Amino acid sequence: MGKNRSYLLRTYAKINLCLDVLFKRPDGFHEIDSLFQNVSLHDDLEVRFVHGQGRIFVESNVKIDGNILLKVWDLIKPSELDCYVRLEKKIPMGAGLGGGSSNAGGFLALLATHGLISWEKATQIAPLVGSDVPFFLCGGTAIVGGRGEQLSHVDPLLGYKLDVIKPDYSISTKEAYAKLRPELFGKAPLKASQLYEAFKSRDWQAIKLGVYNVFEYIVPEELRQEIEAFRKEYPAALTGSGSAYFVLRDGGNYEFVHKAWEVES
Ligand SMILES: C[C@](O)(CO)[C@H](O)COP(=O)(O)OP(=O)(O)OC[C@H]1O[C@@H](n2ccc(N)nc2=O)[C@H](O)[C@@H]1O
Ligand SMILES: Nc1ncnc2c1ncn2[C@@H]1O[C@H](COP(=O)(O)OP(=O)(O)OP(=O)(O)O)[C@@H](O)[C@H]1O
Repeated sequence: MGKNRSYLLRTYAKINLCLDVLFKRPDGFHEIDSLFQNVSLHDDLEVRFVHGQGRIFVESNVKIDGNILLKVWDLIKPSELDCYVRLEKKIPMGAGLGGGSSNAGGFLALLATHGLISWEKATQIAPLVGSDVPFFLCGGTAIVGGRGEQLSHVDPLLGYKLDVIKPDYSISTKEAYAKLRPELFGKAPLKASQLYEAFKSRDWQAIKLGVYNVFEYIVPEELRQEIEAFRKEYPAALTGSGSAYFVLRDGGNYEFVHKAWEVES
């Protein structure tokens, strides 16, 4: 890692093309079966490293208490460098789009790519920061299990466009999981691997059947009906634990992308 180096880091949002919860684990987390997909909605970070004493300074265009980047830095603590970050948030927060997880994963990948930490260390740290963070170390398209740390990266799905709609309230992921009742577990029409094959073969009927999110059973009824209305014509579902949802259709404002981050130095 060069001592005084500046980087432009772009980190992409994710959607869950399907998200099923299979059971509650002994550790209190839930076993998921999900197809993760990065999309072109993104945040931009200017990251500068200077000779220093292990401090990090983050400024952002939106107020964020307890920025996840501080959590990442605390797990690394390089004694001879200071880090300055200017964060331009465009991914709606608390929306199920993985905005914070994406910033964290991209930041870890930048640190590994530029020699401050090993990739092995980045892979060890990611799940400690958040369940979605391991996906964002590489990103693109992945079949995800476990808490979110069991990743099967697959050939990227490209050529799909979507709209992302963010109702004006956010949902706590913790509270959403706590509301899930066991009778809702394992009800997805297709497994994530089957839905992936449907996207690969552009089987629109199977895609419409398999695009699913268990959290739609516990969000406010008006939001569920809003999504159902789109689902009459397009594949549509909540992403993450919400409150954002996506509608897959030509002419959408965003598109699938094959990576979670990119860096210009
Ligand atoms: C809903 C998803 O976004 C789907 O991609 C993820 O499962 C959640 O990922 P995340 O926001 O990074 O979640 P974390 O910040 O790690 O966890 C927040 C809280 O959600 C619950 N949680 C999270 C992930 C998981 N597989 N099971 C859980 O029960 C736990 O109570 C946890 O304390
Ligand atoms: N860099 C960051 N970007 C966005 N949120 C952050 C960041 N750092 C900390 N947070 C906090 O994390 C919370 C969740 O943010 P995030 O955007 O990751 O939610 P999300 O889109 O629901 O993610 P996920 O899909 O992983 O649940 C935010 O409400 C915010 O308070």
